[in-house]
Amino acid sequence: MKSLLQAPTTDETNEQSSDGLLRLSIPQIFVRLETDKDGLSSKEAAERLRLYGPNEPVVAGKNALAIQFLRLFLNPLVLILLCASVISIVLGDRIDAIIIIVIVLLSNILNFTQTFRSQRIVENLRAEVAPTATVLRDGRWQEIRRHVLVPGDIIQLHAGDLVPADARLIEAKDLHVQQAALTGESLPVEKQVDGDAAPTANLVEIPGGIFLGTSIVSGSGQAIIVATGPRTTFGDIAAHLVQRPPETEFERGIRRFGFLIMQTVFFLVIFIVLVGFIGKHPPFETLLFAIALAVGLTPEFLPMITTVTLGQGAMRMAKHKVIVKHLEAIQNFGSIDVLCSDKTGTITSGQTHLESALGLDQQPSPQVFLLGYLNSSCETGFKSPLDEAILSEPAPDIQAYHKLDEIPFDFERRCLSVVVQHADQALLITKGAPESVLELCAAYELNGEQIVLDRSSGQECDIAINMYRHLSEQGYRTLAVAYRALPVRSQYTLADEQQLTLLGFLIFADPVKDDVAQVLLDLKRDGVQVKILSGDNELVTQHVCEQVGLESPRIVLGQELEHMTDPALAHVAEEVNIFARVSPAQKNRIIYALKLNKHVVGYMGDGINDAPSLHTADVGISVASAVDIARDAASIILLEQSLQVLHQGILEGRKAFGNVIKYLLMGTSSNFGNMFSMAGAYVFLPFLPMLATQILLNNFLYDCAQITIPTDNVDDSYVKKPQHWDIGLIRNFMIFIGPISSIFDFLTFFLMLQVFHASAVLFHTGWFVESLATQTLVLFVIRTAGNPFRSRPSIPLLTTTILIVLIGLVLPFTPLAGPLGFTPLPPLYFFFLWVMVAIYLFMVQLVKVQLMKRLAH
Ligand SMILES: Nc1ncnc2c1ncn2[C@@H]1O[C@H](COP(=O)(O)OP(=O)(O)OP(=O)(O)O)[C@@H](O)[C@H]1O
Ligand SMILES: [Mg+2]
Repeated sequence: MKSLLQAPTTDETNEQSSDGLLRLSIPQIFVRLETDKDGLSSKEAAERLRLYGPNEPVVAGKNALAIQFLRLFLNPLVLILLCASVISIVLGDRIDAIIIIVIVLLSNILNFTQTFRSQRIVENLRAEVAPTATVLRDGRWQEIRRHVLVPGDIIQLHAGDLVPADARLIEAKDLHVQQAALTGESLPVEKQVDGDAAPTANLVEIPGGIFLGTSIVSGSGQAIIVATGPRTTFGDIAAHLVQRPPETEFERGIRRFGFLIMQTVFFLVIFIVLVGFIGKHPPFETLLFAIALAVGLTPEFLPMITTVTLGQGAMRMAKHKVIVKHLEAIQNFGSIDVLCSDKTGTITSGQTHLESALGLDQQPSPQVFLLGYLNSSCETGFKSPLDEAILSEPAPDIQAYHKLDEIPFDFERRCLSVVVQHADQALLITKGAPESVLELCAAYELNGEQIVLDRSSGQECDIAINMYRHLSEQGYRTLAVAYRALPVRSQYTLADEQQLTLLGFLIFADPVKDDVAQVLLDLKRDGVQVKILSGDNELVTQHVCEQVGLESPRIVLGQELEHMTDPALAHVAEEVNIFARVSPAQKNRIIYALKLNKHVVGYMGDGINDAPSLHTADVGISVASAVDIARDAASIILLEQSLQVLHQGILEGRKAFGNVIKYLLMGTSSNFGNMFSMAGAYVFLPFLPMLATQILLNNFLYDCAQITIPTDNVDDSYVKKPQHWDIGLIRNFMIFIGPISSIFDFLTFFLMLQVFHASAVLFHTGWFVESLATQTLVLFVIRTAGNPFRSRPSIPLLTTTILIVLIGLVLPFTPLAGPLGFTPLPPLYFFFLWVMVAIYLFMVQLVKVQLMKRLAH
């Protein structure tokens, strides 16, 4: 076997498998490992990265951008338009064709660049919070981005980490891996190093194989990467896992809305073609007119406006130190009406410190501290803030002890044990939640004496229970410390974790954050109810909640939830605001129950125990310092763990939501009305109400005026309550506001024919200017639920809207008028125009206020 000190080349060391993928086989990696304990050199790693590609499930093609752009032309309407232009050119009508092509091109370029910019922004933000891996390179452990990992890299793994690629263990300490997502097995599996497994063995078949898409629940280890990116065993599934969550209510709404419009467009086209056929209009002209109307009706900028609005929302949130991983999360963020959170680090500072270590005589006990310290320093699982608090104290002398084994922490047992050897004896040291540890104790130690508990007669250790209850009521977090002497062995199991002797308590203080009480009030005022789901005991939780003014009719414990049916829980979850001693699975159940009650639920947490709930909630919120699993499951990451930024973020979410809705309301009311009057006029007029090119231009200018909607201000009254997708509102706008615009279109229609005795060209021009002005200016009315004079639009929105109306007014007087089919308008026209625009806006305002009133009821 040859050494892999050189980067492998395709023809030398890799085999092309039947599926055409390049596989680096395990034996080669082994040789590599034996020859070099310093990890890869950066040079070699770079070389391999070039060879194997980045460690990403699906590699975006080189031409992805070009494809994204070209896809915009795949819209059937656009295709027909382009075909029609080609036909026009053949028929000798160059000017029309050129106009159409220019408009289609401009529109798509605008669409593409805007979308692209927003996507870039989000990608950059996401990169800021992307998970890293601890890798041995150039003989040094370093944190690097996961996508630059290559086969042959040696990585370190700890509890809470996501496995970044397929790897084989070379060192493992009580390493438990959760691989439910890949194998369906819900319990964590222990993984071991298997030096003696056949070197050619398939990774799946050996106990030392760990895979992309799984996560470390407890323990720690080192592994060598054997496959990255698309070559990983479960790459497909893993890619699926990291994909964005299922469709949100908002996305579904938008999709249905699009469908509704498509149907309308379809019938409209059929209608026009029929009328054209019966009225013996020239067929080609009729077709072009119908298609132009269809294009006018389609909100083709909707995806772009959504992306840009959300992108801008994401950027504003980033200024408040809130990072959005998926754009879609923003709408949900604004809709949250129940926010569940765990306690440590959100309500409390999370900077826990050890107040004291007490024996059962309530006096400071160096012995309790020593055992607590041994326990924390020997455990290799996830270091909780409690462990960190213990370890930050001056170390006691622990040289005489060395570690034999450990039984890692889990959130159901709520305790953890380590076994150390002292002289020729083994000592099992357990620390954990007092209720859990007390159940494992058969004796307690008081003033150096062991007192045996008679468990058979149900005797409880009252002295300890009273002590920890008293401490909890004062808001101290307590961990019980117990021990047991055992013979020296190489392995210990859960079965050894019994018959313990209780020694005392470790007392921690975790002060409440300063601003929490105020933020809770603000959240409540803005329609968000806060609930605390804590794994801590009820007394501490209650104390903390009292301090911040969070009220609850009662506190529900995890035990109680165990016997509760789902409907009962749905009821309880509604009224209770504080849950204590809940396990990760129970947290998850509560979130489900709230979702069933039609709440939009946010969940905020940072621990391994929070990951399932972060997934289940409509919006998972985590913090930059959280464990990988939690950060990965969350769609929103707070760079500061503060409820203040969270509140800001929710308001930003509502703003973004509000701006997208504005675009929709505009599309369904003014634009819809316009296109319909156009179709109606077609029935009565001997000529086309407007040329196809003019409709396209009108629509394009109208769209341009809307591009700045994402920058717009949103009324305070709108931001003050959670916003939900409301199809009723959109429908009502379509039914009641749309026709108002038609009234004024027909008024123009009448004026042009009766007052100005207009020719076709003058008619077109008059209608073009009127429809552009009404359709665009109505934005000032629709953008607010209240009085337009009291709600200030953003400067960019004001500028583009006025500019577009001006362009419309000036166009007929420019040299472009000829090619576009316009002619200068008589001065009297402008008098009528302004009167009509004013009355139109006034009427829309009246109807809108009525609609909003009805909605409020
Ligand atoms: N490192 C540890 N060693 C022993 N016991 C621990 C450790 N970490 C946590 N526990 C016990 O498990 C309980 C639940 O853990 P934890 O407090 O992290 O849950 P949580 O649901 O995240 O609660 P919180 O709302 O306080 O964040 C703790 O109250 C404590 O009793
Ligand atoms: Mg926690």
